[in-house]
Amino acid sequence: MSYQREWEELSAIKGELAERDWFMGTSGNLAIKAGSAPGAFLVTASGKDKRKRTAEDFLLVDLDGNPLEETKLKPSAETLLHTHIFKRSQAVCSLHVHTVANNVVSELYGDQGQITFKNQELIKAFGKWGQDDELIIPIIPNYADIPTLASTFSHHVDEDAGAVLIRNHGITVWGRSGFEAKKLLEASEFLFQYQLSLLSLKSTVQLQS
Ligand SMILES: CSCCC(=O)C(=O)COP(=O)(O)O
Ligand SMILES: [Zn+2]
Repeated sequence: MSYQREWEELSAIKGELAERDWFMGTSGNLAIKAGSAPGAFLVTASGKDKRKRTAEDFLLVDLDGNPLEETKLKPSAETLLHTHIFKRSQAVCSLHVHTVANNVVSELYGDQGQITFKNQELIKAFGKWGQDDELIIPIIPNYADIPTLASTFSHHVDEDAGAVLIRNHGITVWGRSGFEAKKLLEASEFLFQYQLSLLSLKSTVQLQS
């Protein structure tokens, strides 16, 4: 079973996200469908420092998250979220990172269960090109029980590309290619940083008036 191309593609994405320092404290996990092995995908090994590039960064698992090859590595503790994405959509790649911006936004808007962006150019990354289009990113509770977290998450996987915030935890995005998944992740993080900067500067202006 050859998945060298997918391995290299996911490794390149992982390296770019590592350059942004988006894998703090071993957080984050990435997955990509292994085209040559139908129903299988590569997922980051659990608990590793994702800023490092090694021969043990990923392992091949089936659509239930079970390793398909002899290994001492454990698949990501959050592999179930990736399995739901690949079972419920035509997505090829899914990315999960914890950033300060996505965590703060998820807490600020967590009670509303979503954050909505409008009149912000970067929502076009999600295909929202209309004058009045809105980007809505759901926010779900961070259940410690992974099957419960994954089941709650799966209710929001109804398109081949998308994003879901997990409150005080991180974001998971997915797309029809590694390129699209990374584009959506970068756009989401831009929008979160934009929103936090806007709120901060607005409160500063109010204090000064
Ligand atoms: C210290 S991060 C806690 C686990 C987590 O949320 C994560 O994203 C990384 O877990 P993994 O098993 O994929 O390393
Ligand atoms: Zn996580």
